[in-house]
Amino acid sequence: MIYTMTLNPALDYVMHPLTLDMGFTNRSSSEELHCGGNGINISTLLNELDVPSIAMGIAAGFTGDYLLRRLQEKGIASNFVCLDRGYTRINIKLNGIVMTMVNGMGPKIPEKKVDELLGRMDIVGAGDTLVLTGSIPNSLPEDMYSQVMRRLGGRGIQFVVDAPGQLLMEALEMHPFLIKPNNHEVGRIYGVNIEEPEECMPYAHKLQEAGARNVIISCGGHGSLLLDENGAEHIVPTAKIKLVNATGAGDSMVAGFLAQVTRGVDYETALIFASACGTATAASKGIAKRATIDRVVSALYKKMGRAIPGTIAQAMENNRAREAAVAAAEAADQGEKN
Ligand SMILES: O=P(O)(O)OC[C@@]1(O)O[C@H](CO)[C@@H](O)[C@@H]1O
Repeated sequence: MIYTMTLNPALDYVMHPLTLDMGFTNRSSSEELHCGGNGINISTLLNELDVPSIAMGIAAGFTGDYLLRRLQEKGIASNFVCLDRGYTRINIKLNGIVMTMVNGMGPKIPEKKVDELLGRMDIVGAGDTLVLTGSIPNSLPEDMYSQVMRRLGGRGIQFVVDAPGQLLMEALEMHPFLIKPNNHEVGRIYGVNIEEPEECMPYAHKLQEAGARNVIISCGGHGSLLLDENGAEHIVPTAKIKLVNATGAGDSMVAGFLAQVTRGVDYETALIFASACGTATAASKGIAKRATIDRVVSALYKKMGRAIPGTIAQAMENNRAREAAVAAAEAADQGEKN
């Protein structure tokens, strides 16, 4: 089972402002509300790919209630500790000419609730994957991820860590199965300015030497790289799309990679699929739907001049057939109503 942990989930309120003039009232042309927080985004995409996961974390107040209800409605299993005070944050994403984000701080989390969550995490066991990702609310210790990993270490759990700076570096000594920083985060860690996957590869080696087993570094529109645990280097370009909203694109990459690796697919194919998932989310309102992912997978393989591998092509075919059956059933239903 894949478990995702979101200590500071959010409702992502995406606005499309027509202007962004500081000190004035600006108007938005449309708005959307999505369940967010990195782990929740990963569970959402896994669910879209029919890969079961359990989303764990801490929720609070009316926004937390809404978030948990939406997860349930989508069929995403969850196991959240609920706080008696405060509310799950609402993160503002201003999707104008330049994307601007204002992320909330999140509720204050009392120690007994942290202990309750740690206790619940004991369900994670041998053969499971635990994804630790996203910011840590101020009221939690900075080494929270390492604490969790030390507590659960030695049980045969695969850890995935997607966290910035010190949080990531501290986690490396526990030899996470996968880390996925982006080029900017890696640049900040090593004090360099790196854009292209080729420029990032030496730093992937450093991160692997420091303890990570598989290292993915995403480089936005420049593509992404994987230095796998066998020492093989893989670089994948990005399919061209019209950018809609990049929120959750990195999380979608993690989900896509895990979905394929869980099914026993080789690392290079998993990276290509991961890249397609990230790009598909960047081309979507919210986390990508399967049909968009499939379109991007086709475009990416075409760009790379390669044939889509059999297992992925078969899954795409099954999905097309399923969607056609749903559309036919809906049309028949509509016909009966008329
Ligand atoms: O404030 P954090 O925890 O660093 O980031 C939270 C967040 O920006 O990340 C997700 C996208 O990765 C969004 O769903 C969410 O709003």
